[in-house]
Amino acid sequence: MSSVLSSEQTPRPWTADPVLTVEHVQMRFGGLVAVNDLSFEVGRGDITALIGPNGAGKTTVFNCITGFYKPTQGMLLLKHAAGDTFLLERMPDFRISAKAKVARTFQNIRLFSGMTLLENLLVAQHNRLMLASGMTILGVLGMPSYKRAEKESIETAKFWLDKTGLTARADDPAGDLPYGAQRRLEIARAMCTGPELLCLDEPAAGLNPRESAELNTLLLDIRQMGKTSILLIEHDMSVVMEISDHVVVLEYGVKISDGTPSEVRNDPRVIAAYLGVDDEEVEKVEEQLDELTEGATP
Ligand SMILES: Nc1ncnc2c1ncn2[C@@H]1O[C@H](COP(=O)(O)OP(=O)(O)OP(=O)(O)O)[C@@H](O)[C@H]1O
Repeated sequence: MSSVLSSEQTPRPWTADPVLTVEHVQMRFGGLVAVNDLSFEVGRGDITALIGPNGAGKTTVFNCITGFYKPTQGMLLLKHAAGDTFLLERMPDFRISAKAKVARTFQNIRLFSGMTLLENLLVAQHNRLMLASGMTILGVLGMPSYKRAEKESIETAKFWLDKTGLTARADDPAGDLPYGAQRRLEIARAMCTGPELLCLDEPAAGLNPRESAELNTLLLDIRQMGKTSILLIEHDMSVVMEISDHVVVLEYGVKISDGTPSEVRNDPRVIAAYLGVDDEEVEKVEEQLDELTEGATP
């Protein structure tokens, strides 16, 4: 399954224990069907990439998963490792992040640019702190559970600052960071909420090759920790092909391919979609691919 697994390891299919099951999801905006009858699984612990040409419906899928949109039809089932299940299409967005533990980042960076890096990571843990306070000012002032939660929040923030290589900048305003570091901080902020599923919308957009490589290392690190599954939208194929276990391809709101990176890379439908050729030409692309493959055979 995985491009990052060695050939001796037996890959576990993403259908074996999915963290997210998307079933027959449709999202309509008036007369426009942005996503149509979409079904796929996100394997637990995997990095799953959702790719496709501009306007294919990728962000709409993310918005349905995170509760920003309610799908017109279909089911989005999230299952925690501990067994709790959540029907995301029935939940308001704040419960999807707080209870179902789905975190996301956006195409455009949304940090608190005037706050320090540490403050950004502490604000992300506000829910945990408020719960520990019993939602009262007295709790904030005196309850031992609040003090404990506050200490844990700082430890978590320090852990993610370290993982993202940002410890030295902890007290600087987030807006002063270079672009690639801001992207990593956004991921650190999402990770501070302890997500079961992390949805990343074009995390490599605007990154230079070095920053892109740092991002790959960070995402593989998160994968290695084994607690958070990642679903990412990405146009940068070097990121997608290098780190994904599983790739789902959309075109005009419809799934056209679903498989390992190498399966998807060689799928004529995907090539056609990216090259912008018509459906009739898919066969031609397929033939050309066959010829190429035969030519390459020793
Ligand atoms: N709120 C909305 N109202 C009306 N149409 C919308 C809305 N959101 C998205 N769409 C339309 O749905 C289609 C899919 O858009 P979406 O942003 O999901 O695509 P995408 O694959 O994420 O594209 P990109 O790679 O350019 O970000 C587009 O035709 C878009 O114009």
